[in-house]
Amino acid sequence: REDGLPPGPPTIPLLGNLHMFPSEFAYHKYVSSRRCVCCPLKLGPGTIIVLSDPAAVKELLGRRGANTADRPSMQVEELVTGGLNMVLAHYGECWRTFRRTAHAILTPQAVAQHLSIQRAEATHLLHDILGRPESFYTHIQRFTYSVIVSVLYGKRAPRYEAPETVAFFDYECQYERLLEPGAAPPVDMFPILKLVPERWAKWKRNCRRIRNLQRAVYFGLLDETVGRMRSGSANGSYMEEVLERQEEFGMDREMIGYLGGVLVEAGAATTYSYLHTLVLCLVAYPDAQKKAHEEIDCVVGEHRMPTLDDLEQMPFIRGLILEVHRFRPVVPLLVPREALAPVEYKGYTIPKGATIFVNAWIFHDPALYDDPENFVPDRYLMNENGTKPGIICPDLEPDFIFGLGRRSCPGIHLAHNSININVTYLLWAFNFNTDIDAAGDPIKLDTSAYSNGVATGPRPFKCRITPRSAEKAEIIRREFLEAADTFSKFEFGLSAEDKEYVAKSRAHTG
Ligand code: HEM
Repeated sequence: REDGLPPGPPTIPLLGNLHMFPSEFAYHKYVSSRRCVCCPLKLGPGTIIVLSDPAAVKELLGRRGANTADRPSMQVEELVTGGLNMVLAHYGECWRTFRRTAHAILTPQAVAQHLSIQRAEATHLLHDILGRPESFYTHIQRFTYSVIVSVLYGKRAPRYEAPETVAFFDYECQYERLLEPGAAPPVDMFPILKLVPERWAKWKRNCRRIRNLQRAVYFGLLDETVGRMRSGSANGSYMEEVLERQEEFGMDREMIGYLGGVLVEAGAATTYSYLHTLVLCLVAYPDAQKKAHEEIDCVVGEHRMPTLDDLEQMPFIRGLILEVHRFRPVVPLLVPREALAPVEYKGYTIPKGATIFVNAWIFHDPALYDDPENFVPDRYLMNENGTKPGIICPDLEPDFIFGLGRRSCPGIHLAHNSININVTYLLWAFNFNTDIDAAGDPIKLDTSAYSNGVATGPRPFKCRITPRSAEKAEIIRREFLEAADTFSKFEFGLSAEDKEYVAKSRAHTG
């Protein structure tokens, strides 16, 4: 271990602490190291720092962010995207170009223009759940994908089963698995492993396969947009603007394809994982659901759907939104950083090249939160950060889970809007209950059954979702028909099956 680091766990030759680093859910383990400011580990020849102290995170990623804005090299990622994934790209000119260009659609002002799409798609989600509640899991996925492809490519996804939507979720699922710890040998720690020829390295063949699937989706969407522009039917989508101004932005076709595709991935997967967790918590914690229902009934009532302004008067539901983030953060170790230069902090020196993880599982630290393993939205009514009485932790802001500094999440405003709209719509519309098995017994949910990637979400689960009243069901049908006006701009180039599906769902509802 390098000089200047605080003491860490004892190492063994060659492997360092690799033998003791959990291959699953590493964030659970390091929550207890909060008081250690930064916990250093040796993984092979590399140094890993796990930050579990909010003040250290704010200082090192925020104020001193210029030296912690890189991402570690990931061979798997390199083989799949050629280094063109903005989320994982090294801190350099290419990343800057991506970030600058993405900024244009993700500012609070730009995001306000996408609200009508988000509302219409959230209404579609309610309608989908009304029709086939047992498929809520994929309905939610369709929602997040459709919002982001509408914004970026001006083309929506009216049903999950459409071949291009299925193609997206199919490769995305395989790609996530490929990035899970243990899916490939530790090539980044032991670079000699990179030399193993592809015919003996299954992981390399997987990278190539997923690269091809991913490129088919990314460039399929892009080519369709180009075709639409050429035929004079541009509809003002963001990618059209990027294509028109590509010289000014400094982007070539390859970069444009990856910019759009990566934004679709980053935007869809995180938001649907959050919404899946929301449903899981509502089912698993009926008392919290009951309080939320009482509040929304009081503010919104029976005869109209909620608006974003209603949230101002719903402190419990605002707390519930934060509690979902705290209880099961979507990106529990954020996205790893790499130190670009030695960084001094409180007498220690984090060496250049060290990988830095931020442990968002500090939201489960019993020193900070009462009863952290339970879902308790009320904690935010007593204190805006939800911490226990007497604990003031100004560095632990609720948006902590979106990262900090130069690499913080640029999609935060879009995400907040999707989350706020859906939480209020879903609570207003439905009751969420445990499902019953063949013997008539309630199926108990496991609130810890989560996937194990950079971003995590609940594994598919069953529950029973029913409309809260016949009047609400009727309002949903009516609003769904009215949303057709908003959708019409984005319903181009649909396959014959999609067109038929859209026509049927509207005729049936009407
Ligand atoms: C619940 C929703 C979301 C959560 C919890 C989330 C969380 C995060 C986190 C933790 C990071 C890494 C931050 C860091 O290193 O400091 C990140 C990066 C990123 N997110 Fe999000 N995100 C969400 C939604 C979105 C959406 C909707 C989009 C796009 C439309 C998006 C696009 C990105 C991109 C492009 C990056 C990489 C930024 C960079 O490296 O420069 N995210 N996100």
